[in-house]
Amino acid sequence: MLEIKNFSKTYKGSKKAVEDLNLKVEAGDIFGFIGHNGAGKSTTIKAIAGVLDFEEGEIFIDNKSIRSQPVECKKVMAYIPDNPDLYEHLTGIQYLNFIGDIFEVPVREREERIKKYGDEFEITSAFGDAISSYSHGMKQKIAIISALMHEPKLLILDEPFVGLDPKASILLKQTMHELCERGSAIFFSTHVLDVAEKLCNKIAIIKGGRLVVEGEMEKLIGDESLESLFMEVIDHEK
Ligand SMILES: Nc1ncnc2c1ncn2[C@@H]1O[C@H](COP(=O)(O)OP(=O)(O)OP(=O)(O)O)[C@@H](O)[C@H]1O
Repeated sequence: MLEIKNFSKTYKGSKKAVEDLNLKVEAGDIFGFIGHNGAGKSTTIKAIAGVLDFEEGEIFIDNKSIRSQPVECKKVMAYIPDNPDLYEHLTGIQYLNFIGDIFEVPVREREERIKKYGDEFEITSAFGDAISSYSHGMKQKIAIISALMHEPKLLILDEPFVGLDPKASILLKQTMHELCERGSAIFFSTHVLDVAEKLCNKIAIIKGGRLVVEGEMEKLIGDESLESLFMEVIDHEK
């Protein structure tokens, strides 16, 4: 569903932010992308989402290149940045319908999903209010619902649990599981190792722009915890 081949990114006037990164995310995977501050997670995620240009390597989504077929790729994926930038002057429901129009989601499906997720995330009662009046967490919930409107084959999330209240976090995890059970794939970055350990079947650890560990969670951690694996990797790589 997602294949990254020899991806590197250098920002103008800086050293390489990501170097020669390779990884694959299959349908049904919940793939956690872990690393310290400045490791290169957001850079990679933005390149996958098609919002950051890059010169080296290739990124394929559903076997299509994000560089040469960005529209085809964007039709089948959704991206939730760490700080969603929504159209603040719209109400929640106007925004969701706008996204539904862009992705050409049939009205019945759209209404069903808006009702289901709006009720689950307890934001239906605020749908009529302008997004500018929402709290950070409420904006995140609208961003999550908008990402689920077209049932993406690939969902990309950057630090999705930051700012969500405990109930919304639990719901998001359930929703991620449900989406994967229906055959989608999820790739997300996080600093919260406990969440990644419970939620992900696969992980990758990135350090200083280079992938240092990648694979199936069970095989990688064995009887240990993800936290101890992470500390081992970080210490070893010093
Ligand atoms: N727009 C930019 N211009 C120049 N350098 C950048 C830019 N964005 C990121 N970088 C640099 O690229 C490297 C990787 O940053 P990135 O934001 O991808 O890390 P991250 O793993 O997402 O970090 P965090 O966990 O803090 O969000 C860092 O050295 C950062 O300073």
